[in-house]
Amino acid sequence: MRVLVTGGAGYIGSHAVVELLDGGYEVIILDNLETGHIELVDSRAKFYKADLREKESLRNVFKKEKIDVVMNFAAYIKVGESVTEPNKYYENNTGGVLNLLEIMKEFNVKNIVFSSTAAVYGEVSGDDLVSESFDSQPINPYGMSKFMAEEIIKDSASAYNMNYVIFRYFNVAGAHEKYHIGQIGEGMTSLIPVVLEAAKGERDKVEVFGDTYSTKDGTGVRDFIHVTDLARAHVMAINKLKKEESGLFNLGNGNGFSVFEILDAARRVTGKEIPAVISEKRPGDPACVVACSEKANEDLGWEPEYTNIDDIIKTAWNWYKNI
Ligand SMILES: NC(=O)c1ccc[n+]([C@@H]2O[C@H](COP(=O)([O-])OP(=O)(O)OC[C@H]3O[C@@H](n4cnc5c(N)ncnc54)[C@H](O)[C@@H]3O)[C@@H](O)[C@H]2O)c1
Ligand SMILES: O=c1ccn([C@@H]2O[C@H](COP(=O)(O)OP(=O)(O)O[C@H]3O[C@H](CO)[C@@H](O)[C@H](O)[C@H]3O)[C@@H](O)[C@H]2O)c(=O)[nH]1
Repeated sequence: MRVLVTGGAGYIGSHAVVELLDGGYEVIILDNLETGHIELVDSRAKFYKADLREKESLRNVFKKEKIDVVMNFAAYIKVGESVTEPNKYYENNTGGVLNLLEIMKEFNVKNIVFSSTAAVYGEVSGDDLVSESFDSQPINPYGMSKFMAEEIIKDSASAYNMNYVIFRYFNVAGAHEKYHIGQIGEGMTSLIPVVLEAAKGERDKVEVFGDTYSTKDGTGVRDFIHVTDLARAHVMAINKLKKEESGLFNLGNGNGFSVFEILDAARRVTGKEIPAVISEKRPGDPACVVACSEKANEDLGWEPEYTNIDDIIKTAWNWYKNI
């Protein structure tokens, strides 16, 4: 089978590409390289520099390649930027998906796997594990742009007889242990990259955004899922699509780690001191977001292999200390 991976030169897309290739799939990558990196592209895959927002450039790829499944990773991903530049997010993350679906319809391509996010849930109150049946009330344009894309995909699927698998990722972390791929990017603001930058000495301290949440130690709690575990789920999704079935699934570990726990784990893994200071809460940050991923387990047979936070951080450290 031939899989078109949009955003395959990015962090998560490049990990999905190598799992697909190792699984015997033919892979065609479409990426505009805006935040992606050509050095993350596996040489076994075919590469097209093209943009989701330009229908003609999409059409060109679909004309040249016979495609069975589309995996759409291409998007903008910065929550803060989405608040100050919302239209940029709606144009790319929602409009881009609409273009893709239009072209898929034109070329009779029936299967799509879509990268969504826990950000669609918005503020999660209480300590319950978040399941797919929770209300989706995004609190920023990034989450809303993804939620709208999900709805468009579902409508297209029922109107045009297509199949979809939508994955809502929780906090993605780590890097591949076999291939030299990982997260690259200036101004990374996610907790684990920030902590490892401090371990490397590239920043003098980590700011802990609030220690008065009603969590185990007062700091924010999140569910960290290894990027390779996510990538494997995408390969499993193809089996569901082959049966002409659709579904929406959370992908997380089901264990919550606080900011202090991540700092401690990173100190253990790196052997570095990693100075930290308490600062103001970051606006819009919920206290605790942890996934219930039972549905993906029962329906797809998926379960994470990286369940130990030290192991996850170790793979990230091996990557960051060498780039
Ligand atoms: N990183 C996370 O923690 C996280 C969490 C939840 C969901 N996601 C989702 O996972 C997907 C991949 O995220 P990532 O972390 O790998 O980001 P990334 O920025 O590393 O990858 C995105 C890729 O898409 C490409 N791209 C963006 N817009 C494009 C366009 N219009 N046309 C063609 N290519 C385009 C970029 O060049 C890049 O290679 C995104 O859809 C994101 O919303 C990420
Ligand atoms: O320098 C930092 C960075 C983060 N945090 C805290 O660490 C936790 C995790 O923050 P972060 O790594 O920024 O992740 P989230 O804000 O949970 O969002 C991530 O996870 C979402 C899915 O759950 C994705 O949609 C987002 O794109 C991605 O940034 C939160 O409690 C933050 O307040 C700090 O204390 N200091």
